[in-house]
Amino acid sequence: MLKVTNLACSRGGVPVLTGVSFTLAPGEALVLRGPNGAGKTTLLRVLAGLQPADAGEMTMQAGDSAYASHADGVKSALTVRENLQFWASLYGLPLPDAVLVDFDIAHLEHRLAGNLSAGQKRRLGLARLGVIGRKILFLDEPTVSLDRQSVARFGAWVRDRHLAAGGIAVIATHIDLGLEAREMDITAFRADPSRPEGRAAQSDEAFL
Ligand SMILES: Nc1ncnc2c1ncn2[C@@H]1O[C@H](COP(=O)(O)OP(=O)(O)OP(=O)(O)O)[C@@H](O)[C@H]1O
Repeated sequence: MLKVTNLACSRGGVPVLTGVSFTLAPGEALVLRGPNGAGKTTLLRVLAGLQPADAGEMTMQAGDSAYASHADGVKSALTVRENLQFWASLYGLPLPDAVLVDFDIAHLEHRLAGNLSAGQKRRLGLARLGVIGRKILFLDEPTVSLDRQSVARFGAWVRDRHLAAGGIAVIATHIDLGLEAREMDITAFRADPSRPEGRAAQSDEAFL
């Protein structure tokens, strides 16, 4: 369960969002929508605990979440398999071979990560999510650099592996991941209604 109540957050000292509330049960995903600068990354950073909220409450099981940003976070000097093995060891978990298949990197497993294409690197970065076994995922534009087939494959992983196993995901994205997810337009929660991105709200009206 992830419960967010009346959350307010700032970036660089400037209030960005206010009154953000939503609840996600196991197996549910929320897609954050909004134009550039609306505050999607800021909200994800607060949810992931990378910066404090200005106000409001969050309830989730401690230590059960993971945040993936635009950065791939792969280690260039290690092979694809060694990268995943590194993450598995860090979390004290076995490396499931299915992850290599799910993210279509099995044929690349012995390649140096530093020599991968941008999209291949991104698939490797995302594959970490399948290794670390965290129940709540905060994902910021996870499909950057991915081709259409890889986007569909990632959407299928979120749906069939993560959510189907009782996971939760909050995803900022401008594209369709093919998920049956709730969507929330965060312009409804702008802290400064005079900004062109939107106005402030305190209700569920942002859910599409
Ligand atoms: N380090 C920073 N210092 C000050 N302001 C920042 C900083 N990073 C972002 N901002 C501002 O905070 C606001 C929210 O930015 P944020 O990155 O959360 O938007 P976003 O919805 O994720 O945008 P995008 O779709 O472009 O990724 C914007 O007005 C942005 O210019």
